[in-house]
Amino acid sequence: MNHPTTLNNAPTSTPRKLSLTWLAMGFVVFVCISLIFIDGWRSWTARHNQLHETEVSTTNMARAIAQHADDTIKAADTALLGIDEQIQADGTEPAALERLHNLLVRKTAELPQLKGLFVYDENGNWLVNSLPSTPANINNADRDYFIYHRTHQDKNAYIGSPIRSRSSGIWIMTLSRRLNHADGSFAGVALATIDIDYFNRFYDSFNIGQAGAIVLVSNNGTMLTRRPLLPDSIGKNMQSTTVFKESASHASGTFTVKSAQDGVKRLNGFRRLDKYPLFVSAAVSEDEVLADWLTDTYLHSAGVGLLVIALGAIGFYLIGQMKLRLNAEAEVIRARDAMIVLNKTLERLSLQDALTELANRRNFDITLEEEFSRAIRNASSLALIMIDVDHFKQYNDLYGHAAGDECLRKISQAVKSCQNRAGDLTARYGGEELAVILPTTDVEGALLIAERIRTAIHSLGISHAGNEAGIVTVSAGVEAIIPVRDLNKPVELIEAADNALYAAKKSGRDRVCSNFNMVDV
Ligand SMILES: Nc1nc2c(ncn2[C@@H]2O[C@H](COP(=O)(O)OP(=O)(O)OP(=O)(O)O)[C@@H](O)[C@H]2O)c(=O)[nH]1
Repeated sequence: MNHPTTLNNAPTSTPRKLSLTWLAMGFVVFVCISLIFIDGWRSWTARHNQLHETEVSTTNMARAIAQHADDTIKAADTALLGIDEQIQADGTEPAALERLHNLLVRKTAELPQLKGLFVYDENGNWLVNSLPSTPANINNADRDYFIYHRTHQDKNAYIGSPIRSRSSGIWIMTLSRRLNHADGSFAGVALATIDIDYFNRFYDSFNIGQAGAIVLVSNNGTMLTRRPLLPDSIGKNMQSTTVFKESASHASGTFTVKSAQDGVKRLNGFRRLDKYPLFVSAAVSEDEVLADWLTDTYLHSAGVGLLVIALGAIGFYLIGQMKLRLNAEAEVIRARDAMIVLNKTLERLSLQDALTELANRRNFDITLEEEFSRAIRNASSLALIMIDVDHFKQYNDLYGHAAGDECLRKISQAVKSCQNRAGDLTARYGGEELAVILPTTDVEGALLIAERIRTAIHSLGISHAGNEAGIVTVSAGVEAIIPVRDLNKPVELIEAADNALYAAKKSGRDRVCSNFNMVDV
């Protein structure tokens, strides 16, 4: 039996709504965090690269400054070696000193770093120099370079502490060598004075920012010069500084340290001179180096922050809209589900008899029509049993209409319980008359079912004083047909079964009749 089509139940929407909403929220949060992370990572990398580039540049600066210092001192030292050679070859007679004076003047003019070249005898008296005129009664025996050479046998170059020139008053660096007599005894000192400003002019050519610094320091920790030059720079003891300690243990390198003096954190590149006991350091302020990076980072962070806020706001607004839409969708689905249930109920009610809960007449008519068509298509036998309660009018009269209703209900359930196949249909045909449609059943089969029904009603044993049997009984008419298209109609089957029922009634009730056969009880 086919029933009118019903709508499928839609799956509930709550999990989909939850998962979609969470997915969207997760996505928005993920995108925001990713943006922040990517920008943070970019910024950190840019900072790292900036510092690395600065390290390279301070290293290069230190190398250039060290090379400059080496070359500057080497040129002066070469002049001292020339003086020593000339004195040894020419002696210190007045004529020889005159020639030496000319040489010193020439050399001083050639080398811009030189302030002067001087030769002192073993007592510190001025023998000859590059000055236009020699100051009278000056003795340099008290200078540290003089004392050093007088007390040391070696003939190495000696770089003394920076001093103010007695002749010019400016800060100078002294480079000196010991002069010996032919017997190796101390004969005096050859001295070159180097203008410390010569170094500073070179250091000015480097871009070290406002808070950067360049220093030239002796290996014993004495500062020879500094850019920028502070009042106490020259001659300052650097032994406690990091740059001194670093250069004492490494020929070159870089380090970052916060200055104890001004609190500025600087990136330092340092290098020892190859030939002389000095080292140099070039330092730039970390704040200045990172100033552009910091501005860029602020701009980026502000941009990313605004983007994240906008993305978050728009994202959560859209999620809100999505939630509303999903809620509305869920409402529609709930309404549809309720409608489906209602429709099913209505459909069931429209096809069901209220009293007996059997299929009603409408359902019977629809089903008979369908099964009739199917039987035509399949050329199969379709059987119909019409059942009528015997003397039911009297039952009503004897026991009342309510008892009659109850009796009908019991009979209906008993008839229905005899139904074997899912395709069979038991219906209330009208009043106290029931009908059973039996698809793919011939008349013998239908007779057996009808007899089973009749027996089942007997088994109920419902008292009926107005019936011959003393209990409620039924009569049944059976008909079966293999219908032919355009030849047979469902109504023929009903009429034939009705005729058989009439025959059953007529022949004494409580029996099953067919148009071919009659079963007596
Ligand atoms: N209680 C009750 N009675 C019904 C219902 N439908 C029909 N009837 C009664 O069933 C009776 C049928 O009476 P009749 O058609 O004369 O037939 P009968 O009394 O059963 O006699 P036979 O069919 O000849 O055995 C009527 O009195 C109807 O009122 C119902 O739903 N409930």
